[in-house]
Amino acid sequence: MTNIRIGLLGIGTVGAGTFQVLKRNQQEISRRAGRGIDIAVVADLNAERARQIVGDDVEVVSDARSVVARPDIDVVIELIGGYGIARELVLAAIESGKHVVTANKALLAVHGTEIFAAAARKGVIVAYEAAVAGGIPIVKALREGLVANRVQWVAGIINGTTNFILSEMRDKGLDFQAVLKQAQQLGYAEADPTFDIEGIDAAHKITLLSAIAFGIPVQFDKAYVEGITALHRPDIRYAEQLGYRIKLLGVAKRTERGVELRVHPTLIPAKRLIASVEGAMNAVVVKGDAVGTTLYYGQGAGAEPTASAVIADLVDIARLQGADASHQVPALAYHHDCQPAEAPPPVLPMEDVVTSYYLRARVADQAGVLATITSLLADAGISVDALLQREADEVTDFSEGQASQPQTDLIILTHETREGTFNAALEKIQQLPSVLGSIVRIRKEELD
Ligand SMILES: NC(=O)c1ccc[n+]([C@@H]2O[C@H](COP(=O)([O-])OP(=O)(O)OC[C@H]3O[C@@H](n4cnc5c(N)ncnc54)[C@H](O)[C@@H]3O)[C@@H](O)[C@H]2O)c1
Ligand SMILES: N[C@@H](CCO)C(=O)O
Ligand code: NA
Repeated sequence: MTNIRIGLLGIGTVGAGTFQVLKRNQQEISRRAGRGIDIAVVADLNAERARQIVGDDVEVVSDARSVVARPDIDVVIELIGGYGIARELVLAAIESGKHVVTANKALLAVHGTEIFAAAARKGVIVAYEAAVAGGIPIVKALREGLVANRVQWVAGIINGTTNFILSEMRDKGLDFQAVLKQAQQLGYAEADPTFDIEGIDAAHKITLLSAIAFGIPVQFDKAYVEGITALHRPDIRYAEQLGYRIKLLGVAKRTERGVELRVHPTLIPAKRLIASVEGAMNAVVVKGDAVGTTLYYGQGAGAEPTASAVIADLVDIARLQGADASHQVPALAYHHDCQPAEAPPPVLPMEDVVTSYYLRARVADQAGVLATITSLLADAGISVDALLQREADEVTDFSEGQASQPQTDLIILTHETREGTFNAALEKIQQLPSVLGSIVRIRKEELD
């Protein structure tokens, strides 16, 4: 069989990793693919740096547009990132009948409907294993290994940068900005790191997983997104004292009313395996009705772990190239021409999400405060699961005068309730004169 010819667009962190792993493991990869895989041309705005990485045997150009239309290229690997030129290049490659491999979750979470429809029309593959949880083969697991299941929920630590920040802050007491800088130097962070710390990157990934798991369209605009920038150290400590770890979690859950799609800091029981996932590592838990709970763990970011997924997609394509498109695994796991009997379930607004909560209120240390707060919760039908009272040790955002009175931290874990109901109760508690400063609220998932 002839070698498959690749156009590699963007040779930064992931592109360089892909080039190096392909070179290092060339023979083995070719034997598995059943044919040779040649990087025929590399396009990067920084052609000089690209040349240093690939040497003299590979053609280097600076104009990526010149690659996507070339008839001698079979597959385009898009590793530039972003929504702009990346979208244009991917659509142009599809239009000229080329298969595409991309690690670009932002692009697919926002423009996936358009891109996957264009690929289906042309009978080409758009493969994106590297886009979700880097080297962990979670797309393959969900689309193929778990195909028999009605998936109940998917929950994951799917942003390496934020997990790295939370781990370093907790273990070494390091400052947020210093750890973020380290994550950027290690090549984990997005070009715009607010995508990481504000939860946007994790939301891109859980959006893709929700589409694969539940057969719903890719709907990033419906995802609830909350990052880690408002997390305080005392809450990380109190959570530990209650037997929980705080992680930035992406959650996609099937309910009778619709699909929950959300990213936020979350208390997870410390006894769950996923609670021990530290540093830039990722983990995804999938619960299926037949298989039960399954866990996937590995490096979710970085040059070679991500390259591992890019090359796995390449090999899939090399094995399938020339075959009838009906042999392809559908991009989002469900065949385009097999419509469901009912319309796909809606993504629920956040106030209709049902979960449990951690709340911390800094209160005046006086009789009756706890009883007032718990009775406001009880009035709303919210039952308390656990309580903790701790001497306040870090004065935060109180008005003058409040800081001088005796105060204490009240920490309450609730049982499950509707978010809208919880918000209304929280508003009433916040207005109590004995509550000093803003109440902290963090969602909690048992993941059982
Ligand atoms: N870094 C990771 O750990 C990781 C993991 C999974 C997915 N991703 C995704 O992979 C993609 C690439 O990420 P990265 O970390 O390698 O980024 P990077 O910034 O290191 O690399 C991007 C490369 O693209 C080049 N480039 C930019 N604009 C270009 C253009 N118009 N034409 C040609 N080249 C251009 C840049 O010069 C650079 O070399 C992104 O979509 C990212 O979200 C990254
Ligand atoms: N910025 C991403 C890269 C991997 O998708 C992360 O930190 O997880
Ligand atoms: Na992956």
